[in-house]
Amino acid sequence: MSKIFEQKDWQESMKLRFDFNNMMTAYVGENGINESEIADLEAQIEKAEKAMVEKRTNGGMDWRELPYNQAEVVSDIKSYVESVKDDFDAFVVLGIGGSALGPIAVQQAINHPYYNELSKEKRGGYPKLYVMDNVDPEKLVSLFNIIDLDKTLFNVITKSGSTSETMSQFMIIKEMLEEKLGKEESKKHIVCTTDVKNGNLRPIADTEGYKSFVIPAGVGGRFSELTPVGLLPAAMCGIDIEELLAGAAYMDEMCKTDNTFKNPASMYAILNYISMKKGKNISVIMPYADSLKYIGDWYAQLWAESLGKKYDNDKNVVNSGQTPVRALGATDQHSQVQLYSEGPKDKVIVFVGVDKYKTSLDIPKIYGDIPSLGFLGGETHNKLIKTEQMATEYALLKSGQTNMTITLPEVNEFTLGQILYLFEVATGFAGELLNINAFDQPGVEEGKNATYAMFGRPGYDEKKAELDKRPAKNDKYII
Ligand SMILES: O=P(O)(O)OC[C@H]1O[C@](O)(CO)[C@@H](O)[C@@H]1O
Repeated sequence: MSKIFEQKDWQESMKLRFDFNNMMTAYVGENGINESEIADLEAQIEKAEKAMVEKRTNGGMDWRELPYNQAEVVSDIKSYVESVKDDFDAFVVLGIGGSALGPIAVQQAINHPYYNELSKEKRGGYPKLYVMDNVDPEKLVSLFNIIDLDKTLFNVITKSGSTSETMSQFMIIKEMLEEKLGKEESKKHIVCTTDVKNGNLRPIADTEGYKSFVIPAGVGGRFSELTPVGLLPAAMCGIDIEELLAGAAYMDEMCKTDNTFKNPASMYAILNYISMKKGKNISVIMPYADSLKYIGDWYAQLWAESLGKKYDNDKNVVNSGQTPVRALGATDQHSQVQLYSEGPKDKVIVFVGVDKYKTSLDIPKIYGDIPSLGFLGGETHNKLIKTEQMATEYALLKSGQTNMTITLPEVNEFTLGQILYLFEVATGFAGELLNINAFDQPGVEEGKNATYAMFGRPGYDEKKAELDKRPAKNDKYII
C-alpha cells in the first residue's frame, strides 16, 4: 500500500490555488490590470521564459533541481537525525537571512505552535528548536539561561561560511562547549551546514572533525531552504522532508507550462511586474493562519533581496524592487487594513488562505439575547477567520486596492513545498522581466565592509580611511 501522499488523487486535492481576479480591471476597476496589458508583454514574457529554461539548463538556477537530486542528502540527514535525536533536548540553529528564515517558517508552519513547550514525548522524541539569527547579546545570553549545553546540538549554517553574525555566535559557543565538555565531547554538539569549499566554516569543520552538510555551490542563501539549510532543522523537528520536496516537485510541474494563464509563478511575476511599472512598489503578504506567519518573513528576504537592484543587466540605473510588508490576518485587520483600504494605491496585497485548518473550534451558543454577540454563537473560529478573509478581500476590492489570493487546501509539508517553490520561481521570473540579476545582493556589501573597517578587520584600512573622512554629525540635528 503506497503512502497517502504518493497517491495522485491526494496530491491533486492538495494543489495550491492562485486567484488573481482582484488584480484585474474587470473586478478592481481602474487600478487593475487589463488582459491586453499582459498580451502586450508577450515578447518580454517569451524572453523571460527562454532565459529561465536556459539558466536551468546551464546551471544558473541549481535550486530548481533540489526537488529531484537529493536522495542521498535526504538519507544522510535522516540517519544523522535518528542517530542523535535521543541525545539532545535542544537543537539550536546559528544562522541569519536565508540560513535562518526558512527553518523558522517551515517549523512554525508544520509543528504545534507551542512545540518547544511540549514534553519530548509529545514532540515525537525530537529536540526543541531555537533559531539564533541576531547578535543582540541579550538574546544569546538569555538562551544560555534556558538550555543545558550537555543536551544541546548547535547547527552552524552559513552559505558563504564567513558571515560575522553567525561565525561570532559559533566562536562563543565553541569555546563554551569546550570549556564545559572538553574538546572531544564538544565535537558531537556541533554540526555545520556550509559550502563544499568556500568560506571559513568548511575548513574549520573539516579540521575540527564536525559532522557537516553541504549547501550546493549554485544555490544562493535565500533559495536554499530546500537544501540541508532547511532540511536538517526540519527533519530534526520530525518534519517529513521528502514530502516537502515532493510538494516542490509538484509545483515545478505546474510552473513548466508556457501557457501564462495556467502558470502560477509566471502569472504572479507578471502581475507584480506590471504593478511595479505603475508605481505599486509595496508587496504585502498577509496569511490568514498563524502557522504561515513566518512564511512572510522568508518571502520578504526572497522578494526584497532578489528584486531590489540599482542596475539592470545592461548597467542602466533602475532602482527596481517592491518593498515587502508582512501582515497577519485577522490580527492586522485591526492595525494595517485601514491604510490598505484608504491609503495610497501603491500596493499589491497577497492573501494566503487555508481551506482546512488543523483543528476546529466551536464558539458556544450563549448570549443569544444580545444580537451583536449572539450571531457568533454556534459558529466556529474556522468559519470566522475564513469569513474575515473574504470580507477583507471584498473591502479592498471595493476600495480599488489590487489583491490576490493563494490558497493552501491544508498546511502540510506537501502544500508548504509548493508555496516555497512557487515564490522562488516567481522571483526568478520577475527578475527576468525586470532584466536584473535576481541572484546577487551587491547592496549589502557596503554595510558589511563598513562593519569590517570599523571593527578593525585586516585588509580594510582603505575603507576605514574613507569612513574616517565622512562628515561629523551636526549637533543641531540631534535632540
Ligand atoms: O548564509 P550566509 O552566507 O551566512 O548569508 C546569510 C545572509 O546574508 C546575505 O548574504 C546578505 O547579507 C543573504 O543573502 C544571506 O542569506
